[in-house]
Amino acid sequence: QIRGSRDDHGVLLRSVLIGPFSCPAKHSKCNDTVFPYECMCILYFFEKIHFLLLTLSSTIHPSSFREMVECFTQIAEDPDCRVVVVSGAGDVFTAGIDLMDMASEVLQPEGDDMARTSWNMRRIIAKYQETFSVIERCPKPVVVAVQGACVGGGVDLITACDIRLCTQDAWFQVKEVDIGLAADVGTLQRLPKVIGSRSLVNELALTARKMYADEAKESGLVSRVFPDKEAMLAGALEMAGEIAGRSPVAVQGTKVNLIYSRDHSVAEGLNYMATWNMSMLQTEDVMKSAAASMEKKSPKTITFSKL
Ligand SMILES: CCC/C=C/C=C/C(=O)SCCNC(=O)CCNC(=O)[C@H](O)C(C)(C)COP(=O)(O)OP(=O)(O)OC[C@H]1O[C@@H](n2cnc3c(N)ncnc32)[C@H](O)[C@@H]1OP(=O)(O)O
Repeated sequence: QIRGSRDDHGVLLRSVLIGPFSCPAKHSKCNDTVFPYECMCILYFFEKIHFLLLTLSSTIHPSSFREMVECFTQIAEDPDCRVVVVSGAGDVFTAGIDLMDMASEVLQPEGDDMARTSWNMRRIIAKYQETFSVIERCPKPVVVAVQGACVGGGVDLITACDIRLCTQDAWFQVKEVDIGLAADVGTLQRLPKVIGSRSLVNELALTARKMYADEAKESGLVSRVFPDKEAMLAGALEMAGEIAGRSPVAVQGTKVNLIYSRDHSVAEGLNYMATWNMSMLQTEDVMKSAAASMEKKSPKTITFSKL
């Protein structure tokens, strides 16, 4: 159980971990015994479509950092999972790093002298960076659904996801300058690739001002805004179903190549794509999908082999 829930809905802000995470969202099919994480629960949908709903606690703990890596490493290798939806458990998506934990783990690296202390600090930061890089490296698309506040580490998290949705009451804050540090686990590297305006990125990161849902949509941070959390989750799960119903060879190849292209020149991207598809085009999924298209059937009617 987790102590410190703020209200009946299980909003978890000042949290103390004393055991496995009991999902505050209370999904009817919750199966948190499969992955006994402390900071997230997992709900599998095993029907025609294969995707996974991850529900996170509302602050980011040292265990969240470790568990995200474990969880996404498993997801990447799990042929039953084709898409992931990440959501928050309470009224806020996340309040960012747990400031109580931060004081102990992050700000007090061990070491006999400055070199060793710095070395250890670097390792801690690199470990924390891995938490969100592992989402980006996972070949399965990740849809993230944000309600209420998305603060600090939350922005690091969502910029590593592939599709961002939010509710009308959502707001986003690159909060790190307010707590005396330059954001160091992904926001400064990924947000400029997500939002077209460099000036807006600079403004958000340097002033820590809140950006609300309408501006997030206008700037390209999110692609859709929903009236409330319920509608957003329904939209996210429907979208996950659309993706999961398509060829996993096509879907995962698309994610991997989109990310590669983002970080390389057009010529390099095309070269990588040709090498990728010289093997991936040799899949039965192409013939199956093309035949369904000729017959005006949805790709969702096809049974694709696991990948
Ligand atoms: C190498 C390190 C890499 C990682 C870096 C990450 C950096 C960051 O994430 S920076 C951002 C840190 N987070 C914050 O500064 C959060 C600030 N909190 C808020 O803005 C608000 O609490 C929030 C908008 C999330 C919710 O507001 P609301 O009015 O609904 O609730 P509050 O009354 O403010 O809070 C309720 C209790 O929760 C405690 N709390 C809030 N945030 C945190 C947090 N991040 N860590 C620990 N505790 C938190 C807050 O103090 C209240 O506690 P209590 O007074 O005991 O009720």
